[in-house]
Amino acid sequence: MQLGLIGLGKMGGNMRERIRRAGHQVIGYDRNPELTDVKDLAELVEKLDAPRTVWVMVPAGTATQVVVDELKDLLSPGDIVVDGGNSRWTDDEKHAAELGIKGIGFVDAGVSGGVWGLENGYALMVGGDKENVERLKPIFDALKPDGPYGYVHAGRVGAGHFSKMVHNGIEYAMMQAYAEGWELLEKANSVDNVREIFRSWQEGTVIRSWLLDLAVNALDDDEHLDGLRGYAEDSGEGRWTVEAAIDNAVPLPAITASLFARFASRQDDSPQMKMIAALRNQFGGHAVEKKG
Ligand SMILES: O=C(O)[C@H](O)[C@@H](O)[C@H](O)[C@H](O)COP(=O)(O)O
Repeated sequence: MQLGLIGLGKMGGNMRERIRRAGHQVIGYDRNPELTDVKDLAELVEKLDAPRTVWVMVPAGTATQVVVDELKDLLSPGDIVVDGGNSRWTDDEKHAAELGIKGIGFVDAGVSGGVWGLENGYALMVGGDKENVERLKPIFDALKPDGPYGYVHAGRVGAGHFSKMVHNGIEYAMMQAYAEGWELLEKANSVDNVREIFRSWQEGTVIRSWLLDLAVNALDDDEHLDGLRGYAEDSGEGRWTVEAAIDNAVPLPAITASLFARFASRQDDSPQMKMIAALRNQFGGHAVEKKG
């Protein structure tokens, strides 16, 4: 099968390679001249045979919107656009409607696997009409892990990204739990070697997982993570998960706490803890630490 792929960064670049290895033809476009196969989107579309399939793998939000707008003008009825980025699921309905006016199909694909996906495969959570999804099956088969799992047609447009969003919410909470356990072990000074405790958990335990394996990798690189600052960004999926929880009145204490822990990581000195210190001092005369 033939595929146009837009965005050849850490994810898209490896996906191009994995799809090619499966014997498909991929024509890639990236703003970076060293990565791209064509000079612009017009040339990409021109090189593809109709009906075309174009997979968009650029950052969620404005960057994806710009590409969808351009594709709407360049593509023809019967073509399909796949959004494989980490888009907010509500954007999918909008993009499907915008492209649908011209008879262009839309499929959303939540893609998990990170930089390891080239070798391990990418887990795919897909949303869209059955016939559009069926047409893309050879590409999904090329990308997915080799085993029986790792691919699902989750439902209508938006269902793929909704599933991926919840996956990422779980990812936040799992990482937070490992991080908290690690900090407690390091601080309490009750075990000889924290890294070896983590390593021992990799087999046989209830909490073994790929994230745990990656935690051990990180500790092998830097046993006490001395070289890192305790600072974590977020790209939106955790926030949207919490928003969806509010919309559906579903309690998500663990995922919400793990999102808020990232916000706290960006503060050098917590304003709210200043207020708590001030109030304890006001009502109880408890000591405060002064600046300087
Ligand atoms: O499943 C995956 O492969 C990851 O979840 C991937 O999608 C990405 O690394 C996250 O989007 C990072 O998300 P944050 O920046 O919000 O941590």
